[in-house]
Amino acid sequence: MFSSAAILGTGSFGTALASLIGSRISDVVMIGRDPVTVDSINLAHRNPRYISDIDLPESVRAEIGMNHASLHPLILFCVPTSVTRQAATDLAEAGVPEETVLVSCAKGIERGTGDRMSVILKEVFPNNPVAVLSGPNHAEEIARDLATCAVIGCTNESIACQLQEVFTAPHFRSYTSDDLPGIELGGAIKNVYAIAAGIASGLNLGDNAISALVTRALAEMTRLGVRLGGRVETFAGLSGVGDLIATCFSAHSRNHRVGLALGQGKSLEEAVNALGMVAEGVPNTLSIYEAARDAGVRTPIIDAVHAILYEDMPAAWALSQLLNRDPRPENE
Ligand SMILES: NC(=O)C1=CN([C@@H]2O[C@H](COP(=O)(O)OP(=O)(O)OC[C@H]3O[C@@H](n4cnc5c(N)ncnc54)[C@H](OP(=O)(O)O)[C@@H]3O)[C@@H](O)[C@H]2O)C=CC1
Ligand SMILES: O=C(CO)COP(=O)(O)O
Repeated sequence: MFSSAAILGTGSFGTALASLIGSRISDVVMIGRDPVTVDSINLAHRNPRYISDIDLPESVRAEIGMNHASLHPLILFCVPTSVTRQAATDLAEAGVPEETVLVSCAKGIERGTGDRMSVILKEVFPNNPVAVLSGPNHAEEIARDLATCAVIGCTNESIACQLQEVFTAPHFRSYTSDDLPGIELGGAIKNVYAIAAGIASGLNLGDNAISALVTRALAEMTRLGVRLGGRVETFAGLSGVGDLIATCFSAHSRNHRVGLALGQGKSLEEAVNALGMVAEGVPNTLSIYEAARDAGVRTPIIDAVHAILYEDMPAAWALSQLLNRDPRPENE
């Protein structure tokens, strides 16, 4: 078991994971950038901005600055995917031993490179073990000890088992896998479909329509994810269909909430501003659309969300066009 851990990010997921692992690890430091948040975590054991009504374990404290993270044997990345590369670079400058285990908990791929977060971490820390955590894991529920499962991706079996011990609690069961591409791509791509499902809800398209959309989204996610390097069975697992269901049907999902607001006629800017938290599907619609084009994969649902968010296409029109394409067999 790890003697201590650092969590980069004092947002929703960092707070939920601090609460989870803080009961198993006696020293957990959250690295933030807001002095008020850091003081509150240290003095009141509460995060005033994210999931503010839960008490964090006594083992959890907070600091500002990567130098406070660099010497812990386990470091979790819980910042948005758009800043993961910068956070990793800052951390590397602080000096990290080669045996430190780095775990990406963020869901998305980088715009421009199409890199998954574990690829970025390996680029910056070529000699360190790198793992990923994903699944149907709404922060608000984990922090309240509501039951769920997750999958840990790691190619080193012994480290995967150590991480499985860390991410185990009476309400939290974790599995292991060595398919990092499949795990990360499922978690990234589902964000776009959660926006689509939210839009369909906002437009009152009905339960049949949303179920059909999510089912076809799974087919599309699997087609794209396999082309980008994931294994087909991973998309049928916790980080694929599991997370897809969690985000497409839950009021907790920030991506779903952005979609809902769009379906109800709000602009993207209004929807994002009202949320006040990261909705990875917004930047990831761009990065995943680009990755799909580069790979030459047919992705009508991602294309529709891209058209709504970035090409000014009316939401109702874009979704209705999904029904009016050429007929095809279901399993093509
Ligand atoms: N929330 C959830 O249920 C889950 C989230 N995730 C993933 O975790 C990642 C983080 O999401 P989440 O915690 O929910 O997001 P939040 O919006 O709740 O928090 C984001 C955190 O990142 C920090 N941050 C934002 N921008 C920067 C920056 N430029 N430099 C440094 N720090 C920054 C924020 O700091 P500040 O507060 O100071 O703005 C905050 O601590 C995402 O990839 C998400 O997909 C994965 C599973 C579940
Ligand atoms: O990934 C998540 C749950 O597993 C969180 O989804 P949102 O980012 O849409 O809130």
